[in-house]
Amino acid sequence: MSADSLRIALVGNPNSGKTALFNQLTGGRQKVANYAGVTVERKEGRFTAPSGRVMQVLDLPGTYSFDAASPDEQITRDVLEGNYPGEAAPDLIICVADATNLRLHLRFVLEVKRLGRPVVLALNMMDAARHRGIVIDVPELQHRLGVPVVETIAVKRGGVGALVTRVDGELPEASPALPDDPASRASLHDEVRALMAATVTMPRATARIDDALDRWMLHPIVGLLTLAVVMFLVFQAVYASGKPMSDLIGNGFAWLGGYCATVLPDGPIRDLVINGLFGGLGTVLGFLPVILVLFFFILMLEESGYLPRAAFLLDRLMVSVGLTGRSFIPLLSSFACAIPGIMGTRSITDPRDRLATILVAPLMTCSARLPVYALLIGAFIPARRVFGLFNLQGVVLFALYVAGIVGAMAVGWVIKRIRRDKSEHALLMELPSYRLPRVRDVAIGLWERGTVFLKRLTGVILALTVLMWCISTFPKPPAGAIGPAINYSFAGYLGRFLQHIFAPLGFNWQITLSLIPAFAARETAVATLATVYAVSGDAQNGGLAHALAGNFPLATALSLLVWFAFAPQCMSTLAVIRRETNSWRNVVISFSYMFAVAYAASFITFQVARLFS
Ligand SMILES: Nc1nc2c(ncn2[C@@H]2O[C@H](COP(=O)(O)OP(=O)(O)OP(=O)(O)O)[C@@H](O)[C@H]2O)c(=O)[nH]1
Ligand SMILES: [Mg+2]
Repeated sequence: MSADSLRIALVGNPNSGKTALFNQLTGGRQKVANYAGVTVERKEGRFTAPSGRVMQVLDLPGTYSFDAASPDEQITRDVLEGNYPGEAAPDLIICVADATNLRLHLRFVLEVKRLGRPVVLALNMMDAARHRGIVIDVPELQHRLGVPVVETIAVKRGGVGALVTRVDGELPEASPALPDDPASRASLHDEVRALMAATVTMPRATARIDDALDRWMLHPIVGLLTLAVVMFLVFQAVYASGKPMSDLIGNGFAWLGGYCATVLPDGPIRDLVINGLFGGLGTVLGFLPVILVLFFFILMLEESGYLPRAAFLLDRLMVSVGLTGRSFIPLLSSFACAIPGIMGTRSITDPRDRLATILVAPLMTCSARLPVYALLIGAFIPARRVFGLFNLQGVVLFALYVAGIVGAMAVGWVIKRIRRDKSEHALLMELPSYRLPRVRDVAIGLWERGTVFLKRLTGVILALTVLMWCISTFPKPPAGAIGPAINYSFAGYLGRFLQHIFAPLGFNWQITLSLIPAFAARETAVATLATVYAVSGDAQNGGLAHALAGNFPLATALSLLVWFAFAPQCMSTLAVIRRETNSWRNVVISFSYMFAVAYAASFITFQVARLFS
């Protein structure tokens, strides 16, 4: 340790507020959410203490205990003991415990203490504890533990002042390291009991509201019905509020494109700006509000503490299809993007459960698919009312999400048959208290989704869109050619060549072409269709949706929607599967089963829809 810098590691049970504390200390913006298992990777930040010392803070994944060893729990232990390659042991460990749930959290505090390193205990969520009438005798706790104890409120400005002061002071003395054997572990339970009895007074009616709500929310029938209704309403709301904003942006870009058309000189640059940038990128950008509205609702559910209840409700169902309740959170993250979802499976202890979850995670509808869905639904599904109440477009969108979920369950079931596994693991999960979502957390979450989207838009999507424009524009048609110029371009040939594979699904060559860049980034399918139809002069009046509706039948649109629900997901996802499972075999399995499922499902959809139209 050098005199002017200190390495601090934050540890604690999941959902104790480590990341919130980390953000408060370092001014960071890491994701916090009201359920366990949010942080799965190492995050580092720093701040300067009043004394001028620089504090390097490491936020670690939540850990229930050191004796169960899921991959991330092992990492945490290695980091704390200085056994993690390339990572020096921290000078100080801040153990974060949820003051409203000490019975659970103190056990881990004791485990950390036995590592024999300097520890400070942060009693977090003191606001909630006080609110519930829980009284903690801090001096007594500190005395009995032999570890400095500081109260914190990680979500309040200035709520960590006392902790900073303590950390900035003298380094606490380490307790003697104790051997980690089963006998000593068994005694932990009694130690916790004794500590609780001596230092914590619980009010008689703890969490009466929680209990009352949970009686309904966790009810096997009422609970599931509530869950279904909540999700259905979310999709209605996404359509009702996201769509008008999207249209506004879309019209804005159409206007800008039109304006540029009048001022730019004729030539390929003008073409690229109008067809590639405004037509392609502008169309994708228009879907940002839809994405943000959806995530607004997901974040509200996350923050309220409702989601772990949903995991709990679905546990039996998940186990019966070969997954576990623990798969729920990774699968839920996959609605944003399969990549964090797959990384989130590190919190699943059983390696086979983990692999099954990794294989089905890409079937969850990631946000990159939302522009494709929204475009096709907007073009082909009438904005009719169903039962005079619900918007048909919202119903179809909901159905697509459900299709992904049902697909995942079916695949999970098949995996379970293949591995002939009869083992069942009880789900041990902590249910956080219900609370009103905090504006700041929701805002950070939305900001994060928005920036991810914009970064993709100005990075990979932009590059692919320009590339697609180039191959749609060159080579130029020979003199005296008839028909649209794009038919003579490289894209025209490529699309028509590949179309042989996809013709049975009802895809024309333009759609087939758009599937290629979509493999790198889903949204680019929209940009490509916009570019291709703009280059061929079809999308000039009435916009892309109009051009699509004029160029292929409803059966094709439905088949394409189904394709996107199941098709092998993007390259980055496959790369993450390779990294997380360390096996190319899983990549091949994942790609081929999704291709087969998507092909079959689209084929059936197209053929059936054709019969009815
Ligand atoms: N009322 C209150 N809520 C808090 C406090 N600290 C954190 N929270 C909330 O508790 C929830 C969990 O916080 P996180 O920081 O994500 O917890 P974590 O320990 O990093 O969780 P994992 O990464 O899953 O291990 C979030 O909803 C926070 O807003 C606090 O001091 N008071
Ligand atoms: Mg965290």
